[in-house]
Amino acid sequence: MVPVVELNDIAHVYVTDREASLAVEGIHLKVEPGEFVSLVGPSGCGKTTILSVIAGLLQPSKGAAYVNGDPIYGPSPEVGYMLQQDYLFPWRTIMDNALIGLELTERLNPESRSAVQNLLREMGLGDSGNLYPSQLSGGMRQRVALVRTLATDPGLLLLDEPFSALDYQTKLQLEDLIVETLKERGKTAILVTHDLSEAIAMSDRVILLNRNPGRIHRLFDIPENIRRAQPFFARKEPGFNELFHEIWGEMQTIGKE
Ligand SMILES: Nc1ncnc2c1ncn2[C@@H]1O[C@H](COP(=O)(O)OP(=O)(O)OP(=O)(O)O)[C@@H](O)[C@H]1O
Repeated sequence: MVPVVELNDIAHVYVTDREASLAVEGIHLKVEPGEFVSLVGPSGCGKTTILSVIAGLLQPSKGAAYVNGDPIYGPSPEVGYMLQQDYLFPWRTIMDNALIGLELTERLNPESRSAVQNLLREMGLGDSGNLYPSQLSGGMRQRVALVRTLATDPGLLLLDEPFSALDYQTKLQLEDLIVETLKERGKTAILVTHDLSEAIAMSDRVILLNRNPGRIHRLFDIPENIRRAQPFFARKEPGFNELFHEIWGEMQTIGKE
């Protein structure tokens, strides 16, 4: 099976007027279809840099990067990107915000519009289509951002700290909703998060990066019982706390390096 993402020996140097700094180096990664993978590690270890390479927003200084077996040359409709901020347009209704990707890719038609209406309904936003973003809570807005991302039906979703601006309860609810929605549709996902418990609860695999420069420190396969549970209940599964402490312990050693 062709991996959805393949990174071969990726390195990236950011060059500014004053200096060149090596952000990541020697990154090898394969993400298989339907897999949910999280990237965790200390601030500055290169999580967003890696996502930007996969999103086609950043050309790496070294190495080869592929999505579905094709070299990445730029942003692709196969890849959806969801960020910490929802970036909804305040002057457009919820429905019109959700449709924007379809409009831009010239795929808006009665069928795709009706699919978006169904997605809004699934996300509990069926009655909100005519409202404006300012009339919605943060959690509702992030659900609209998820609908907007899914509307164009990308096979791969990149999730860059999508819950970090939300209150704890909303964040737990959205974790469950996102995992369920993506699994149902067979999507592949890469999540960047600072919340280790979230990473373990949502993922099939957690990738711990170290820094200066960012490299893959260790990969953790999440045990079956935790993977099968909804993220909220996964935290109560046998083995969850032990795994949390194991990864946490490794993170502390990285922090001291
Ligand atoms: N545009 C840029 N110009 C120069 N250096 C950059 C740029 N973007 C990132 N860096 C540097 O590259 C390294 C990796 O940054 P990156 O944002 O990918 O890390 P991160 O793990 O996502 O960080 P955080 O967890 O704080 O969001 C850091 O040292 C950062 O300062």
